[in-house]
Amino acid sequence: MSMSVSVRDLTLKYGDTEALSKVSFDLEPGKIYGLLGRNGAGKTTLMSVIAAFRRATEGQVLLDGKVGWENADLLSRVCLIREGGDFIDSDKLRDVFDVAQLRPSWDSEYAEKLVDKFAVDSSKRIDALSRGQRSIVAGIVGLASRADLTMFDEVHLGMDAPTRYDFYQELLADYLENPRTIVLSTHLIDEVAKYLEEVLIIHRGELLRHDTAEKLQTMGASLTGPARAVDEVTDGLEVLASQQLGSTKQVTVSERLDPQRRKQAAASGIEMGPVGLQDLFIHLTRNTSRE
Ligand SMILES: Nc1ncnc2c1ncn2[C@@H]1O[C@H](COP(=O)(O)OP(=O)(O)OP(=O)(O)O)[C@@H](O)[C@H]1O
Repeated sequence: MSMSVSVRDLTLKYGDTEALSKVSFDLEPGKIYGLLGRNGAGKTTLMSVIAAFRRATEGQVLLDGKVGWENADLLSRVCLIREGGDFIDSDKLRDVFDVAQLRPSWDSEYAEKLVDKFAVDSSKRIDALSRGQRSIVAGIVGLASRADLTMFDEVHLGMDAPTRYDFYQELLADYLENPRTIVLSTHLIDEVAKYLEEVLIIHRGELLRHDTAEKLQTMGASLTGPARAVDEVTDGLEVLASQQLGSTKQVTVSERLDPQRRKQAAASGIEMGPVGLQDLFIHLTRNTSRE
């Protein structure tokens, strides 16, 4: 099973800080979503409100059409894994699993399989694990919870590159066998882009974009060539970034070129290329960090 999420005009204030401002979107059940945003954009806050760790200041979150706040049955189907896993330092793996198995969908057999696969030392206390090992335990709890809505908030932190690769492969394989709604928040955009079906970009507490990963990956264009010709071809388009070296100009625009502009660009000796999700994200959110 999986779960739908409807976020409506969600505002969350920490005192005077408005971390989320009237955010609205819908997540369909059974998809993998990427939640992107710069430091302080509001990602953790958003997931915390969806999981009812925090109460919205205004607006609402509906899980399968119902208010999640104080609805224990509904919330038992939601799993938010935050950085470091929110574990008790003195606990060992068994204690962590004892708590995790309170969730009805918990799969102990699968959890044990993952412990073997990721070679977790179950004899150690949580505070004796390295940062990466702790993240692996958090990842295992998230996967084996098999919650209808599973959200990973930068679960990769501290994991080395091969472990991250194995983790995302495992996530994908298990998701295909046990479809559920998954939200991945990460700064390693290029690394996870191929696993995402849809992407939400949060910027300064507001929803900047929500689109399919495919559309975002292919929506922009990068043009490099003689400055005048580049200016002519990109006239009227939204320019995300521009730099010039001598008479050569490189411009990034936010949409794909139509066939006529492509033809004109090719005839003018302009090189064209895709922008890619990470570069698009950088351009869309550049120079406007929250702090
Ligand atoms: N407990 C808190 N008290 C006060 N302000 C907070 C608190 N938690 C977060 N904030 C503020 O809310 C805003 C959003 O923070 P949040 O942690 O949601 O961002 P984020 O997108 O997860 O950032 P990062 O990528 O750096 O983890 C920031 O301005 C942050 O300083």
